[in-house]
Amino acid sequence: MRVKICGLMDPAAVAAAADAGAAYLGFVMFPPSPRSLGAEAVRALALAAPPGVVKVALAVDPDDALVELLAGLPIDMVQLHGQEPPDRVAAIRARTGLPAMKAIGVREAADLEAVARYAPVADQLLIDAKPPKGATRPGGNALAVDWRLLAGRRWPRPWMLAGGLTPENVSEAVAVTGAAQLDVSSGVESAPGVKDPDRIRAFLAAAGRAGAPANLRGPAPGRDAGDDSGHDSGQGPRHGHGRRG
Ligand SMILES: O=C(O)c1ccccc1N[C@@H]1O[C@H](COP(=O)(O)O)[C@@H](O)[C@H]1O
Repeated sequence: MRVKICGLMDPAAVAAAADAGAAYLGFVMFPPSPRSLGAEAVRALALAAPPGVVKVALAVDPDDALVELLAGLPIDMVQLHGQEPPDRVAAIRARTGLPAMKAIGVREAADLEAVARYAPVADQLLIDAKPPKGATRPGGNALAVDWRLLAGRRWPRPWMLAGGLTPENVSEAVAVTGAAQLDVSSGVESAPGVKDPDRIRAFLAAAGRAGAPANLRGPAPGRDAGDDSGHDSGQGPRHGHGRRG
């Protein structure tokens, strides 16, 4: 099981996520979000992250100026969480030299038709809930996808389940969807933008148990389950700052 902790805003949260076994660390670059960071803050946090963890910058319909900034950051992947059409995803991927993870908002089965459109241009797909009406951001809304829509699907690219995941529901989410990669933001916070180290550890532990083969799973929660931390196709960090050669 590989987990991305997104919306990290300070070194303590980065350390908590990395120490608990996160495979990916996410930094939001979208000013309307309470989790948004500027390029220099992303640079500092990415450089503070331990080696071996994939550093992801999240942007929403980035303009060319932001794409230039992304290209100069010490990150390993870009997450595109807006309405970027496939040719724009391809252009951003080419300009930055970084793997691209394209978010696809899903409310109903027909929304999954986008998977076929983005698979040729994206290195990974991220399945998130569509935002509620009037939302100020397209993600990070603590809203879950109808997991049953994802059950039993074959995926043309590595994919990540996002949207409304928490330490409490992650086990069911994995059981229903079969996800091997998970992305969480709101569910490990005490307030928007404020990561809670205990919830980060609880999420990683629960995700690790959910992803383990049944005969290796620990005791069921509520019996004697501690909170021990469980612990790449564009998944692993590249040498240096993660550029494609
Ligand atoms: O986190 C944000 O503020 C955000 C802003 C704009 C686009 C995406 C954002 N977050 C991503 O949304 C999903 C789900 O988050 P949550 O766990 O439901 O809060 C996840 O991929 C975040 O990376």
